[in-house]
Formats: sequence, C-alpha cells, structure tokens
Amino acid sequence: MVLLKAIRPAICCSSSVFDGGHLIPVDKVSFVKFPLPASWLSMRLNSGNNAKLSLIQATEESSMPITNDHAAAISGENLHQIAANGKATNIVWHKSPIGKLNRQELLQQKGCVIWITGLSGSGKSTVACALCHALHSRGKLAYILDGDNVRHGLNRDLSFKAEDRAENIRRIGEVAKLFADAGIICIASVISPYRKDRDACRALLPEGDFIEVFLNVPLHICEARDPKGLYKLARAGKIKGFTGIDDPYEPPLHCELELPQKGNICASPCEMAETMISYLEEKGYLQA
Ligand SMILES: Nc1ncnc2c1ncn2[C@@H]1O[C@H](COP(=O)(O)OS(=O)(=O)O)[C@@H](OP(=O)(O)O)[C@H]1O
Ligand SMILES: Nc1ncnc2c1ncn2[C@@H]1O[C@H](COP(=O)(O)OP(=O)(O)O)[C@@H](O)[C@H]1O
Repeated sequence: MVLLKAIRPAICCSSSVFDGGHLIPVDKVSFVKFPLPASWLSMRLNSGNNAKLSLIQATEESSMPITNDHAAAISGENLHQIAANGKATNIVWHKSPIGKLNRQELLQQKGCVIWITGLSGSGKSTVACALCHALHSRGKLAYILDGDNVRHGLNRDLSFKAEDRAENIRRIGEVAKLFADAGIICIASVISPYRKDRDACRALLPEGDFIEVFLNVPLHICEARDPKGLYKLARAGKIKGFTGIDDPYEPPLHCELELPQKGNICASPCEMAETMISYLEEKGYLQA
C-alpha cells in the first residue's frame, strides 16, 4: 500500500503509484480523494496512458496555489509510508510549504531547545526567565516551558510517580520540538530527574539542537532556599516521592553546560543567562 500525498487531507489507499509526475497504472485502485481543482487533477490523470483512476467527485476548489513543492508531493517524489505510530494507525505526515528554514530566516535565529534540569529550588525557573529576558532584549524569540506551569494545563493529569514524570517529560520534549521547528529558542525548565527521559527528548531533535543545561545546585542549598516550603513538607513526610528526598535525581553525564561550574560559588541568574547566550552565539543559534 502506498500513499499519494495531497495539499490538504491526503486520503488514499491501495496499490497505485505516482512516479516522477506520471501515473503508473497498477492492478487495483479503490479510492483517491484530492482537494485540488478538478481541472488540474483531470489533467494529471489524463497524462498517463493506461491510467485506471477516474475523477469521482470534485468537492471544492483549493484556494492554495499549487507550488512545485506541492506538485512534487502529489506526484510522489515525497512519498511517505502510511505509518503506525504508537496507538494510531494509518497516519501520514503532511508537509507544509513553509519550512523551518523559512521561519528561521524570518526570525533571524535558529530554533533549538535549551533543556534546564536540576533539583526543585535549584533556580531553573529563575534562570529560564533571565535567559528569555536577555534573548528578548537582543531581539530573539524565546519561549519557556516551565514544569510547574505545564502541569497546570497540558500535563494536569500527571502525578509525580516515575511513569507520570516520564510522560510529563515526553510531552514537554515533543512540544519543545515543535517550538524549535517553529524557529523559536525553546527553554524547558523541568526537574526531569531521569536520564533516559532526557535522552529520549534529545533524540527527538537534530544533532546539536538539544542543549542540556545542568543546574548543579546541591540539595542542601535547594533545601535551605525552599521557596515553596515543599522540602519541609517532604521531610515531614507530608509529600511522598519528592525529588532529592525520597525520589531519585540522576545528574547528566554529558550535558552541554553545567551551571554553576563545580566548585564555584553560585553565579547570579543574569550571569548564567549570559553563559548560555555565549554558547548560543558560538554555535550560531542567534543568526539564521
Ligand atoms: N514529588 C515532587 N517532586 C518534585 N517536585 C514536586 C513534587 N511535588 C510537587 N512538585 C513541584 O512540581 C515541580 C516539578 O515539576 P516538573 O514537571 O518539573 O517535575 S518532573 O520533571 O516531572 O519531575 C516542582 O517545581 P520546581 O520547584 O520549580 O522544580 C515542585 O514545585
Ligand atoms: N542564582 C541564584 N542565586 C541565588 N538564589 C537563586 C538563584 N536562582 C534562583 N534563586 C532562588 O532560589 C529559589 C528557587 O528558584 P526557582 O527558580 O524557583 O527554582 P526551581 O525552578 O528550580 O524550583 C528562589 O527563591 C530564587 O529566588
């Protein structure tokens, strides 16, 4: 079974193949639906000698101009297999005429994910805000996905048990990937205590685009800060499974940046933001 890709819902089935813009007749075609101008589709169908496709119904005229990219997609140059992905079957990637490079050109930056991991109270949210602010002042578009905040909406159904934390991180990783694809510098500030969950998010992105930043602040400092009083509750046994107390935190083994550097006194959030900006500049993310 192959896919014929169209501009809007690409619906097709059975053994028909477009090759290089020409329809190659095969034994059986059951159903094809293109949201294209009927005249254009008829022209394509008629161009094959023994085409066994016929236009059943013209439903609407597309308001979208047919570009070379569209034509290529429709003619089969970008065929994708109909996929089974997780629990969904018969799903097909739909390519947009405007891609990441176009958006990066518009924004004059490169999309990426800055993944800030560390204990509760290590300063993830604070440094994420400092970084976002510093980028904004330089005319760069950034967006923060903060663990606490995402748990107010998208991830409100998730607890802190290991499998829910994994799902929390998986979803944030997927959303961060979309932001990066949008050309945005996405700053994820989440405890993300498990190495394999962080590594799975890294694997979603092109090489280099996942920048893992370890906010290496020791537990005793985080606990002394305790801005929300959660450590106190955890120590009192009123919160079970609190990271660092009775739940694990696995520090990164190979992160791109570690803040503050081991042995140093805690840098200010602005200094840490500047360190991250220097990294982005050096790697070329602050230009298209
Ligand atoms: N059991 C337990 N363990 C750790 N943290 C807890 C827990 N219960 C609530 N909180 C609060 O939730 C915030 C962490 O959410 P995250 O989504 O970043 O956590 S995780 O990545 O899924 O582990 C975290 O926010 P930060 O302090 O900003 O890290 C806590 O305020
Ligand atoms: N670099 C820093 N130096 C000193 N205190 C900090 C620093 N960054 C954050 N803090 C303080 O630590 C506490 C926890 O910061 P927060 O950003 O909420 O951490 P997290 O998001 O990791 O839980 C806050 O009271 C904040 O003001």
